[in-house]
Amino acid sequence: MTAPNKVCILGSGNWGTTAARIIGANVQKLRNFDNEVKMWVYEEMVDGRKLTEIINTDHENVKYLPGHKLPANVVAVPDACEAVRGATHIVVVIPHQFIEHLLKTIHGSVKHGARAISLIKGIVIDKHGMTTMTQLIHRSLAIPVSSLSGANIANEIAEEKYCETTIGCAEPDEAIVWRSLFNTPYFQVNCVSDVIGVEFCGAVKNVVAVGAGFIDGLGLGNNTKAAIIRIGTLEMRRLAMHISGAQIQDSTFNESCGIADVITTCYGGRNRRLAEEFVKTGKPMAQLEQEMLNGQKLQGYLTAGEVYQYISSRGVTDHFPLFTRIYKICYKGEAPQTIFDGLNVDFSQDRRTPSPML
Ligand SMILES: NC(=O)c1ccc[n+]([C@@H]2O[C@H](COP(=O)([O-])OP(=O)(O)OC[C@H]3O[C@@H](n4cnc5c(N)ncnc54)[C@H](O)[C@@H]3O)[C@@H](O)[C@H]2O)c1
Ligand SMILES: O=P(O)(O)OC[C@H](O)CO
Repeated sequence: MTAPNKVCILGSGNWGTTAARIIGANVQKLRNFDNEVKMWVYEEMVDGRKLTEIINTDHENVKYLPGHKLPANVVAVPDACEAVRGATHIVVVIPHQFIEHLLKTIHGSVKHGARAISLIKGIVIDKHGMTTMTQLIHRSLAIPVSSLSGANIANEIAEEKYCETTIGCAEPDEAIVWRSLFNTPYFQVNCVSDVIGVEFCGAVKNVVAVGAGFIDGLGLGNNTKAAIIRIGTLEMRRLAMHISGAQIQDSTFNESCGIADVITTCYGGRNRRLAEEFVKTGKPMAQLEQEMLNGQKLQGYLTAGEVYQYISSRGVTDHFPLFTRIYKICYKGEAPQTIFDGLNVDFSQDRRTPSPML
């Protein structure tokens, strides 16, 4: 008897491959899921061989997750349409700068009745204002879309070090199915109904990570970084209130996707690391990305630009001094030391008063 459900994974970077390891192992225990998991790989040559061929032969993504074997039921596919065809559950996990092109490509190949989950941390600014990845995917494919985000540095998860994550899913029955695909003893999933809140936190924390990296680059200490984390978190919450109609819940900030991700990203993430180098070397972020990440992609400096585009178009940059400084340091050649300018904003009147714990 054929299983009713089939997963595909769109993306095979550092996090995409880590997610494939988890899902590939989990479907083997789920009787309602087909054993095979197709993973779309943006094809490239690695040491004279196609990356898809390496993954399917050696069961390792040697470029984006070296040192960790994939289950043999994860099959790398270079054609996104082929990967998605027949899938009932679509996991989207690519850098956010490539999502619109991918959606155009797969539009028309998605099975009727399929659903998706976005693991992407990023936003786009378009005619709708600030658009999240689940909104973008839903508008393009007209299917239900959930989100997954958390304090989740992929390499640590691939090493099976205990952590938590948050799934945002509007339908409780669907949330149970998504949880069954991702949950493991070392990757603990908590589900909430706030789809947009979960992904919003994951995207905007990357801007705070850039600020934290600037502090490290300036050689300042833990207290200074804690101040940037505190103000950054307040600006995240304030921005959440500005996104009208989204109804982001304040409690979402207490989940792994909220404060926990802000902490991990400001200490261990790629955005933090390259922002530190930006200050130390004076090289542009895009150049550092090319020189230091071996094909992996940064989201933080792009999101800083997108957030600034949004707040400046609404004339509210004064309400977001940290996000404004981070943008100007990244893009306008302003000195990293100016990060502290104007940070004495009063957040006490914000409608959702932050909890004293934060
Ligand atoms: N790596 C992490 O620790 C981590 C953790 C949680 C969430 N995320 C988020 O997951 C998303 C994916 O990140 P990642 O870490 O898996 O990727 P990555 O940065 O490791 O790798 C970049 C990926 O983009 C692909 N790519 C390059 N050019 C492309 C193009 N033109 N079109 C499509 N794909 C192209 C590459 O083949 C590669 O798979 C991002 O939004 C990221 O913020 C990452
Ligand atoms: O390495 P970064 O900066 O892309 O962050 C990775 C994850 O988002 C941390 O949760």
